[in-house]
Amino acid sequence: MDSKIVLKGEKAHAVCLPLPGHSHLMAMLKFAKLLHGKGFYITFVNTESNHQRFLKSGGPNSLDGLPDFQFKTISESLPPSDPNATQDVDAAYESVVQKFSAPFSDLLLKLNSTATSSNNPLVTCIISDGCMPFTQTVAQKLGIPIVMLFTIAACTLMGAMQFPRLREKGFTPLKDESYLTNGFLDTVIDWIPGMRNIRLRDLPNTFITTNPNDPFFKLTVEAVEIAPKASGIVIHTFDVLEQEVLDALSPMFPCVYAIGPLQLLLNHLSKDPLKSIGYNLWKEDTECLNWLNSKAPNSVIYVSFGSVIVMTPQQLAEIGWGLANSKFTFLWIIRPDLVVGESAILPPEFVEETKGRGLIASWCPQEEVLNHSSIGGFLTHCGWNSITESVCAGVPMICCPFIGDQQTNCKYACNEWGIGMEIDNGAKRGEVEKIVRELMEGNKGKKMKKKAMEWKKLAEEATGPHGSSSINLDKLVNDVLLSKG
Ligand SMILES: O=c1ccn([C@@H]2O[C@H](COP(=O)(O)OP(=O)(O)O[C@H]3O[C@H](CO)[C@@H](O)[C@H](O)[C@H]3O)[C@@H](O)[C@H]2O)c(=O)[nH]1
Repeated sequence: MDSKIVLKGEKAHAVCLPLPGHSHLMAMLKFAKLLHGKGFYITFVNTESNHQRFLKSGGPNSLDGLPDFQFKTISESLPPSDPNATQDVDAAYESVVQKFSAPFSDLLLKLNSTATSSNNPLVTCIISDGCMPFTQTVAQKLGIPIVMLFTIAACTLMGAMQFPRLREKGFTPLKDESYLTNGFLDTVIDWIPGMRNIRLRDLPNTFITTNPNDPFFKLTVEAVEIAPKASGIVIHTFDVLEQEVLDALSPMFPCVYAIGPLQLLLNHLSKDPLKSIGYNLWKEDTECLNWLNSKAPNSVIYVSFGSVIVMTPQQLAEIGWGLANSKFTFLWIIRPDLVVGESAILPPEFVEETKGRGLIASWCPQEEVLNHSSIGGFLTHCGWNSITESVCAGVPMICCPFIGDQQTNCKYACNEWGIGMEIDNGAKRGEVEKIVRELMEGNKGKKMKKKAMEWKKLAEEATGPHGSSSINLDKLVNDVLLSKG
């Protein structure tokens, strides 16, 4: 799989532009490393503040790169934000979509005009996050191929592709707030290709708004309307996981490639000269791995809500007491900014009750944690990367979705893949306790573990030398990124 595609003459040069959110950035970095493994020269474009976060977490030389892998930055012109906290992702996203077109275009022109003096090849293709439609105009101007990388599930992309139709059919904007609770969202939608038994509430929830000018709804519509004009679409998934939706998406785009799980593909690179370039904007607490070493196999539940979710103190307390009362051992990631408006402090009684069997950390090497033999289950907010990483590790989940695509991911994890059990994010401690017990020692938990191990094997097959994702990556490189037409 790491056999380099022979590039005639000069190296091909891919410029990669991720969305500034942590998980989008990490997925793009993994994808860039894969292309580098295929022999591409890479320019990876970060926002200035995320570049600084990377340097802070990895050290001043951590982004020095290699002669053929460089980092460039564009300032997002936002007020300075706390480098230890999640950036206001919505503000960063809006800023990038609205203001990056000109500086991004300038950067590409500069890369080309200084190609000889800086020793970088001319730019030959762009890899853009799928949520940044302006990059297509830039690619068109330069006359080079552009690939939109969607760091979300195919089911989410298919759901978002329906937004214009949802508007046409009057499903959005909602008439008023009562539509959030009056059963409207339970309406079953039977006309989405490749998606069965879907209720409105299972779709990516950006359309659930009463505002006819909702900026994120508009941005999503713009992104899905322009996506088919790209030279290719990459979705971070794998064929057998989402075959039906992928088959239905295929006629909507010129070329769709399911390429993932990215980490498993990277594991096949015989050497990774970019290993030192990590994937975290924040420092990881690796002590938790030593702690896990002392725990019995499958005995610990891992709890994390990703990089952007915020919750109320009540939600935090109910989850905490549910975990405590389940009597199971847990590792819980509580970011300093997880709780709205306050620091996430749990009371001394909680600390006393969970002494020796509860560890709280602010950020950890999640993929290593999920692959640790002591982890028996994952209580997750259903971010797509967390779901994918859990699939790779064969870990069954409690799915507690909050925003965006998380409800869609939850629906698929629970109903299609058989590896998740859903709980409402407003659940009380008794329900949390019950579902944790069911996951860790109940029959349903055991069945889900079996299924999770089956999906893990299929993910490994997809990323093996002859697997679908490896083949799709080679096709993308040959048919799109190196194509002259
Ligand atoms: O202590 C931790 C906690 C998390 N992670 C990593 O952080 C990422 C979290 O990503 P994800 O699970 O996708 O959640 P979010 O950060 O919330 O991602 C946002 O972006 C995703 C798409 O990329 C969407 O699917 C989510 O709904 C959206 O909230 C994963 O790679 C984790 O491995 C760590 O490394 N250490």
